[in-house]
Amino acid sequence: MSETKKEDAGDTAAATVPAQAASPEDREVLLKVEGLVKHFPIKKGLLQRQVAAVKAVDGIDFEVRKGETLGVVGESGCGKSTMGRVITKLIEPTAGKIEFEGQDITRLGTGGMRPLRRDIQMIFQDPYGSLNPRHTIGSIVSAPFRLQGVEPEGGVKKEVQRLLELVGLSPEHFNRYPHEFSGGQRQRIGIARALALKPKLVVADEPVSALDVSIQAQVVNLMDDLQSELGLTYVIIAHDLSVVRHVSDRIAVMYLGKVVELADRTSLYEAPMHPYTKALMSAVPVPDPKRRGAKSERILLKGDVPSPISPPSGCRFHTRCWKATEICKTVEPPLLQLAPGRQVACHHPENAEDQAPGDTKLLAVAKEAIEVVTLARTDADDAPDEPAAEPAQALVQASAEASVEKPAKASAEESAETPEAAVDAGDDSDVQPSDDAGDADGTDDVQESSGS
Ligand SMILES: Nc1ncnc2c1ncn2[C@@H]1O[C@H](COP(=O)(O)OP(=O)(O)OP(=O)(O)O)[C@@H](O)[C@H]1O
Repeated sequence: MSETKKEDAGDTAAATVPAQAASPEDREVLLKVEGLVKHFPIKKGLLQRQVAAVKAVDGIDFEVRKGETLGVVGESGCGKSTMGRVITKLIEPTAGKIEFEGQDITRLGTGGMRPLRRDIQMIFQDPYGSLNPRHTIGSIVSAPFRLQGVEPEGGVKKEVQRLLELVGLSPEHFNRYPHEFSGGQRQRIGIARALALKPKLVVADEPVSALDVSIQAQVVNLMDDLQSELGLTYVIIAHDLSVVRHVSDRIAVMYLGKVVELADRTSLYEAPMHPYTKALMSAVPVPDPKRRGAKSERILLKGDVPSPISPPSGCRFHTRCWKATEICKTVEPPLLQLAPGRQVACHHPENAEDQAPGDTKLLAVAKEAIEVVTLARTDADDAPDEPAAEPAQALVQASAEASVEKPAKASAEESAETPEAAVDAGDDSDVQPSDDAGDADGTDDVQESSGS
């Protein structure tokens, strides 16, 4: 989270980033992921033969530089959490390579990972399930020291109390139990535990989605301040696009186990290149109060997200894309750099040169792929008389040029009555992923692996 972000958000925290003052591209690479794959086998029968696999992460590449925040977004089930668990080595990858500070950690076992556990920590979504209710806060936050056999200067208790203060809690909370704390306070405890060993990389999986909106801002600001103070590098997984926009330097957009676009946050929000990103971004609320009452349009993706067990051929998004042509169905687009610092996996990107200009005949599915919803003004008097938002205009124009029927428009009332439409468009306020057992497991893994 850079200084720029703080300015953008009007954040009052006066933190600076001395260690990471260089431009993001000049910073050293901390984490590098190449061709990362995680398939969960599906077994059947007496012999438990593998009959298929859930392709949760299916070949992704990215880098995270020191001091930056990489946001990871995408619809529920696209593999974000799995990716987070694999890069922190809570689960083993099926294939691919993970490098941390230049060291290949892909095949390191528990013993090999032990020294690195200090450097790579995870913050979990569920502040209730991730803290052992039978342990005191002191015991929870000091667990990493015990497990790693580390004796901090001044003693464990003093250091834990310092950490509690660092995350905005009182040192007197040392002897209390998790049930005595609110969700926001519990998340602070989880953050204190993650920071105990002064990690270099913190992977936060939906760190604020289980919290009230007012508390979300506090926790996001806390993470922001801690990054500046401690020079942390974050990978923040979230499906709330407003949160991701606030916290990230760069953003990776995932769809069905693949990264489809990777760009700095300003370019991504202002001129998305992948149609999927464009649809997601059209659902982000406009923070400018002057434009609050203005007309806006949303691109609603129709149809369900396909199963990760047998993802669509070619481009995985082609079954829901209004630009899909034959090549999209048959050839998987590689993740290419289409502009400085921007990688996109699309044959027919927006805001960039067409990668397959000869292939113009739209697939039948493209004509039905989206719905453009115009949201009515809420305050006509204050609102400037603006034209409709650019994405939908461009879409309609593109559709007209390609002799496609203009997508049907629905009223705001209609859209509000269609919950799946909001989900499809990435309106995350309506989508709260349930905390699966994996979260609890993951936490235990961290505690165990920290010390094992
Ligand atoms: N342990 C597992 N065994 C089998 N399938 C799994 C397992 N963990 C995740 N999956 C499947 O992998 C896919 C990706 O799941 P994942 O939790 O990584 O997605 P996500 O993008 O983080 O979703 P959400 O935002 O809902 O948390 C899903 O289809 C999920 O059902």
